[in-house]
Amino acid sequence: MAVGAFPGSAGARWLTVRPWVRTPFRSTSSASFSVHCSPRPPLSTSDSAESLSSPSPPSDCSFFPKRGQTLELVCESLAFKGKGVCKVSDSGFVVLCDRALPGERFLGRVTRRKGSYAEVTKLKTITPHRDLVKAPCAYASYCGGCKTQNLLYEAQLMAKQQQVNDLIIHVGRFSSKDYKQDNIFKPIIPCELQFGYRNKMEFSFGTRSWVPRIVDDANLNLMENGYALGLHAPGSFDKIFHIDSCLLQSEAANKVIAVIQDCWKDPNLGLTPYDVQSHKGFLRHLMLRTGRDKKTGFSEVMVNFITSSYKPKMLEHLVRKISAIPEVVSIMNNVNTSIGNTTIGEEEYTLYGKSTISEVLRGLTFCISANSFFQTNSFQAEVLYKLIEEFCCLKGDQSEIVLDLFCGTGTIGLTLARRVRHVYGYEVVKEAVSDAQQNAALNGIHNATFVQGDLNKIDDKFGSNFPKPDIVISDPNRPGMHLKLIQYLLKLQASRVVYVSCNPATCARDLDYLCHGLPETNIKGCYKLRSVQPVDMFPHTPHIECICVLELC
Ligand SMILES: C[S@@+](CC[C@H](N)C(=O)[O-])C[C@H]1O[C@@H](n2cnc3c(N)ncnc32)[C@H](O)[C@@H]1O
Repeated sequence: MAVGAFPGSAGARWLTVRPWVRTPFRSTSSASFSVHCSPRPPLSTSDSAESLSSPSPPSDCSFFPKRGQTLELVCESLAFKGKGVCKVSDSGFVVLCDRALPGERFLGRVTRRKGSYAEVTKLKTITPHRDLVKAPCAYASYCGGCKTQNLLYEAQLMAKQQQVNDLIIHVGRFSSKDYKQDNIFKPIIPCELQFGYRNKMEFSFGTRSWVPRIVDDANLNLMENGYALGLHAPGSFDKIFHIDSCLLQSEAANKVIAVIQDCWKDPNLGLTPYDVQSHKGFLRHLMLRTGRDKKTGFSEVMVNFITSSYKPKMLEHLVRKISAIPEVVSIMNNVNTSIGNTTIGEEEYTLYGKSTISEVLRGLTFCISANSFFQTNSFQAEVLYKLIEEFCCLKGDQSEIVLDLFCGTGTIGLTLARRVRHVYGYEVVKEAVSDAQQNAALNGIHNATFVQGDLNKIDDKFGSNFPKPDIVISDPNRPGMHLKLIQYLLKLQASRVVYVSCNPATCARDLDYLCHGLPETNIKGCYKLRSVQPVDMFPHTPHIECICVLELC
């Protein structure tokens, strides 16, 4: 295996802006807004996920609400980030509201005008949404993590499915008729584990405890003095709301947080939370990761304290208490002395046990260190990876070359390696590449090469140091693929592309380029979209994962 920079990257002239085509239709529900599909407007400097998923104004709309105005609205569907899409009656003007759910009638106050649409804050529910269920979590009404816990899970799935289909059709410019006939849209795969599925959670310590209070059905913020360990108040970096447990993480991780909450504020310990404004204080974040012991199958937990300095004695009492929990096999300390709020320290120390935990996926063992990227829902990652393998349609005779773009710690490529000739993985994070190599060695895989480099900065020589792949897997993060990479794929013409996406808006845009090309820049598309398979990796949250299969025309 080799690590290196991308070939031909030196001295290359990169695009300084992302020349994405700005697609005019931004809706996630064809029922909600008028649809404009052509002609396409000129190239824009950037296209955020939000702009791709945001509504265009109805062309005949003369209604524009004022900031502070109160509107009576009915939520029709869910859009980007799980925001409810509503139309102002008579005018059809589109309004987005956080935490409004389909069927809900409510009063909302306009907080933001964004030209073509407005955003409102919910003041009062007049009639509740369809498919109302009682949210099991005490923090569900204000925690930014789970926004749809009080929506029946089947309805959550339908809303996600609808968003994917609408984005593929409208942003991706695929005709719904053709694709329905070809049975392109596959039904979303539910996650059997609807709670306790997250294998990684990050909490923060803070000097200002935030307590939400319901007054007249409006969420008002009541600030309290005092230390807190928990999650950030929505939209805030310095206000933390206390939590005793999180239903999305493992039971073992909840035991850890309970033990820490029980003692960290004891004045005798002298522990202080970090203040993001004054930059004073010691405890910054707490990261909990849960893996699985390969032999026993039991949970193993890593506790990672992110502190502003290295003072292990200060943590001794907590370490003693936490290490008594049988599932805890690793206690780490990342030291971040910078004012940046990251959980990745400049230095890392092992305070107890080992420095990594393991997880088993598709029969392979993966070592996870405190800062490694790893799929956050291991249970559903198993389902996702099995589907990816099926969609690759491998011959299984070890003749094929697989290119694994945005490979992270190499998990997808490694799960395919035994059935192919060679896997080439590309990834920007150096540590992830090194983890990928270790994971290959750990599993006795010798036909995988992982290369570190920035896929947003490739040049014409990219691809010259590996054979032409038969199958390309692309699993970018939320912004999707850079146009340079799309141009490379269109030139490469691999017979099959499996596009794994955590953002259906940018995925739809990239599929549009790969299938229909970019006439404005004379780039021709050469792929046919064969299937779109949404997979629910994150119940109760707005996040949507989907796998799209493209075949060379
Ligand atoms: C959604 S994750 C997928 C990781 C992996 N395929 C998996 O299933 O675990 C996206 C990965 O792309 C990497 N990445 C983001 N931007 C990149 C870039 N410009 N060039 C190369 N890799 C990038 C991230 O570090 C991350 O590991």
